[in-house]
Amino acid sequence: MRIGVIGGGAWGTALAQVAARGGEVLLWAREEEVVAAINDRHENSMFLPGVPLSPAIRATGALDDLADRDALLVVAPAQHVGAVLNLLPSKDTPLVLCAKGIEAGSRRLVGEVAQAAHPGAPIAVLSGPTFAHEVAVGLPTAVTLACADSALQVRLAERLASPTFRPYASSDVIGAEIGGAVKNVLAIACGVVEGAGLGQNARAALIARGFAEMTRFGLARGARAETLAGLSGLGDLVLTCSSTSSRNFSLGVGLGQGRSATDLLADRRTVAEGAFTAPVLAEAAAEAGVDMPITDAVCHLLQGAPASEVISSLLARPRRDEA
Ligand SMILES: NC(=O)c1ccc[n+]([C@@H]2O[C@H](COP(=O)([O-])OP(=O)(O)OC[C@H]3O[C@@H](n4cnc5c(N)ncnc54)[C@H](O)[C@@H]3O)[C@@H](O)[C@H]2O)c1
Ligand SMILES: O=P(O)(O)OC[C@H](O)CO
Repeated sequence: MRIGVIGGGAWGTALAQVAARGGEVLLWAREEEVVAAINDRHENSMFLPGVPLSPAIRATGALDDLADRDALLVVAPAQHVGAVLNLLPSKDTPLVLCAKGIEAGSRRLVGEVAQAAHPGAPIAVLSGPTFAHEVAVGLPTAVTLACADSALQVRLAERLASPTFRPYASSDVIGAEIGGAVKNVLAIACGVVEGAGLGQNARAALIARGFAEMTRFGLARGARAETLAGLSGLGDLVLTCSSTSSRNFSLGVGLGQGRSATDLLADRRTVAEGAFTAPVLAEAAAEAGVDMPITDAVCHLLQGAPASEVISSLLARPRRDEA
């Protein structure tokens, strides 16, 4: 299986490294400097500095070069997936979606965006607790690889698996997507807890109540509960709510310390998907009649409300049943 990767950020590069264990890989990057650095020095100094890359990875700046690929890992940020897929010449190549987010405006999951751009292409979702720098250096990692076509799921898993990269099979594409999109918003909230110095109890409470939010929203959108409780849901939620290696968590830390979202997001080269997903997730939840108070709180913080005020109103909500 000839693998192509769309997106030369940290995660696209790490996934190219994973795929290069099983054969040559072609990676499309938007930035000329990234293409040159990968081809000349086997390093992505812009987005994944300090990690020596496999010589089996070639980079290109031309999407047309991906025409001969048997499968494409789509790793552009969620807000740009539609635009990039619309520029791809081949429209029926299997797409493995690796971005985590919901498209602003349309409120579509990345899978729905991909299906609209390439109606004939089989779709899979790869998601889970996966910091790119750990995956790229070969630290043990497990992911959900979801696809409605079980034969394609097996082929993709065989091509990508290695002793340190372990895909688990699922047919719940929507569930795998929702876990990854929602956990980014909750990771911002957990960062706020850290930044405001609210303590470990509060963080554990936020993870548990955040998971309840993720589950309510996921079930309303047709996800399966066991997928949300798996690697792509709870697994990734725990990872990103525990470490400043998470861009979303770090953004939350800054908000909790009283800095403004505008300042924190200005001039950022890397993506904190939760900042884009939060408002559209809140809209989608309201439309579906799903209560998501932590998501709403993150939206208020991103709009500039003071952290102390937002935290107080979250804690002052009427008590309710846990279930
Ligand atoms: N970094 C990780 O550890 C990690 C792990 C799992 C999933 N993800 C997800 O992967 C996706 C990509 O994140 P990343 O960490 O690789 O990115 P990154 O933050 O390392 O780099 C930013 C990326 O955005 C791209 N970009 C910026 N503007 C663009 C535009 N207009 N059109 C197309 N692309 C544009 C850049 O070319 C670059 O590839 C996100 O959805 C993220 O949530 C990241
Ligand atoms: O750095 P973050 O917050 O985008 O998280 C990266 C991955 O999604 C972790 O699984």
